[in-house]
Amino acid sequence: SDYRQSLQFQHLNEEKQNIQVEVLRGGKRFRTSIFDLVVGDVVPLNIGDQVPADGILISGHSLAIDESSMTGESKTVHKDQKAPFLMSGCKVADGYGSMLVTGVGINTEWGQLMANLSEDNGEETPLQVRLNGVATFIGMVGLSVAGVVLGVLAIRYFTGHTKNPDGTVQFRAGTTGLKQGFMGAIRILTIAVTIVVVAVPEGLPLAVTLTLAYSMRKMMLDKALVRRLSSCETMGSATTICSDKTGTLTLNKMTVVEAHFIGTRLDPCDDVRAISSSSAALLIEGIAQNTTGTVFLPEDGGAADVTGSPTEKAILSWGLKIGMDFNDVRSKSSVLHVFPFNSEKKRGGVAVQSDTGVHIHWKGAAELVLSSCKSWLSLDGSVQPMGAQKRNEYKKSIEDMAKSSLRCVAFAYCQCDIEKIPKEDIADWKLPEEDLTLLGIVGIKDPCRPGVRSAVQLCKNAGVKVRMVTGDNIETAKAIALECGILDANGVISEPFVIEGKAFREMSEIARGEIADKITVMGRSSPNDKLLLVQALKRKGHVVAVTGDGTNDAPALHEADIGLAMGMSGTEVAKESSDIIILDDDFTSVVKVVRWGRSVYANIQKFIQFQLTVNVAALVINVIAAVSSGDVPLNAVELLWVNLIMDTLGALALATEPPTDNLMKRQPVGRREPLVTNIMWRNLFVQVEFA
Ligand SMILES: Nc1ncnc2c1ncn2[C@@H]1O[C@H](COP(=O)(O)OP(=O)(O)OP(=O)(O)O)[C@@H](O)[C@H]1O
Ligand SMILES: [Ca+2]
Repeated sequence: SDYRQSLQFQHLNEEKQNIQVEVLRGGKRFRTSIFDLVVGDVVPLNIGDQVPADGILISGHSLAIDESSMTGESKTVHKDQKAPFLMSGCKVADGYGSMLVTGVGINTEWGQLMANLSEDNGEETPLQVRLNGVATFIGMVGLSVAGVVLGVLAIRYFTGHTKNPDGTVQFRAGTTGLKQGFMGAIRILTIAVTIVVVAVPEGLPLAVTLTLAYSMRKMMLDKALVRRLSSCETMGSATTICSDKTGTLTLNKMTVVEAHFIGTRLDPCDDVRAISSSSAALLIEGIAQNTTGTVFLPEDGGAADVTGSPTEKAILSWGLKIGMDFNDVRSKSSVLHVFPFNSEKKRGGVAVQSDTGVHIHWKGAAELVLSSCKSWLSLDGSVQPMGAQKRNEYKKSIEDMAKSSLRCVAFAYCQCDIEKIPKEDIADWKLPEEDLTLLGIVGIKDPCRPGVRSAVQLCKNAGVKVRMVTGDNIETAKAIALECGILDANGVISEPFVIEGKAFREMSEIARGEIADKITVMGRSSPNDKLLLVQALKRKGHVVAVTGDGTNDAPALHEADIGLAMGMSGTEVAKESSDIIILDDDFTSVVKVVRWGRSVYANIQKFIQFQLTVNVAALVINVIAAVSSGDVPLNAVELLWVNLIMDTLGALALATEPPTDNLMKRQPVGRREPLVTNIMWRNLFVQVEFA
């Protein structure tokens, strides 16, 4: 079974490394496994990706690579035309770009490194460590009991207190021959050994390994890939799950459904006839240039192929609907500098130069971009100052969209004097981000996953609290939380139950600890806020599970007791920081993992109880028999047989017991409950009496 297990591990490892990437090969764009990359492929790189092969950077902006896996140095390295070499296995920390593959497989730096290394999977889980403790303890007890029995028997034998069946005394000092005496001593020793054999629970480690391996395989069928074996059992004692919103609770399939532009609401959202052509051109320039996605038009006609993050895809598709010609727009102006979108600032910007001068385009979280706007573009194409009334109007429309669970993204721009642009060191140029002119706001719909509501309910029944921690607008978060049952419409939906990341961040550590328990929804959180919440919850004694997909979730995933990353939408960085990968990205699968975790824990407890009962009973019987009659009912070999059959078959039977629905009606075990509970000890002794 060890062999099969290691085969399984290998299989899982392959699965783990089998990353899908997008490639451009022979003028065609498609997705493929990183094992199928060949030299000459062009691969786009985005924040959070893993560099899939060795290669050279062809184009890119603000690209920073974390080469710690290769060089061991944790500083990120900037890549540009001067330093274009990329090494396989490193992570993209910031920016974006595309690379030309120059080496794959064993011919990469990483491949050579791996060829010299072999992975070690022989880690022991905390449960195994604890069990080893239990097993050693029982072994010691058995050994000392055996020692006592040995002593008692030996004294009785050598002092002539034992008799043969015919009534003659077995040992008489001086008369009994040396050989006979020796045989007698051997017999006594055998009895002692038998007792030790009975006492040691040989099946325990086997049972645990079996249970974990079996559950791991079964969890695979339930779309959960276990990266760290111990997380199976930890998940069983989870008391709270902090989930991100986008992609886990929602489908991550986004479409623009509302648009407010140039002071009016477009109805339908892609009808731009009312907008002057110069304003529309400005907007389209922003959409086409300020993006990490691409629009790919197949040569043989057909539908345009849009790539990028779901948000980018939604915006680009909408751009196409309002008449954007992606390649044409991009060829009309050149990009001077980029500030890539990140989850900390929640906006991304770009400086472009064209015949009409230099424009800085910004796009990001609506209310944040709005607050740095001083003016707005009106219907006739003139720039109007943003009065209090207009600002409130925009605020209101953001709020309305957010309340109907839409994600809001605002577009703004400003002109920039060409003299103000640094000629040298353009890479260090900080794009102007205040005094912007608002172009408009789009509302993006991302529907709730079907089945999430019942999965959340299942967690509630199981005593596991689900919290939502998202980078999105607080109103959007609230609306989605209500939709999937995380928030109760009749309950309290105000602070501190619903809180903004900023408010939480600014509290003292003690205050954070006090309200952490209450927080159900946290909106506009930065990656660090997620981390702070997990830390606060852990300090409160919670066993915290975190789900996430983005690079912004990585710190929290790492800090959590169990980190669950999303397999499809998740970035490599998130997966690397996780313990379990949810292959189908569905929250329902997360709940299944909880169920499996509990079943592992319960099965092991059952097995311990069974094993201890058998051992204690056998021990007591043997000791009594040995001391009273000088012999044991079963000899060592017979006992070993009984032990073997009971232990292995028992282990097998209990280890493979499937989870029951009852498991999800109990309260979680949490951190402090002992493995062998008092009830178990009670059961144990009552059962021993009957044996
Ligand atoms: N590509 C983008 N360009 C500009 N703004 C964006 C982009 N993607 C998201 N946003 C804005 O940033 C906000 C979300 O930021 P963030 O990446 O921190 O959250 P998320 O990971 O998408 O959400 P969650 O934490 O729920 O998974 C969105 O509300 C949106 O307004
Ligand atoms: Ca996310």
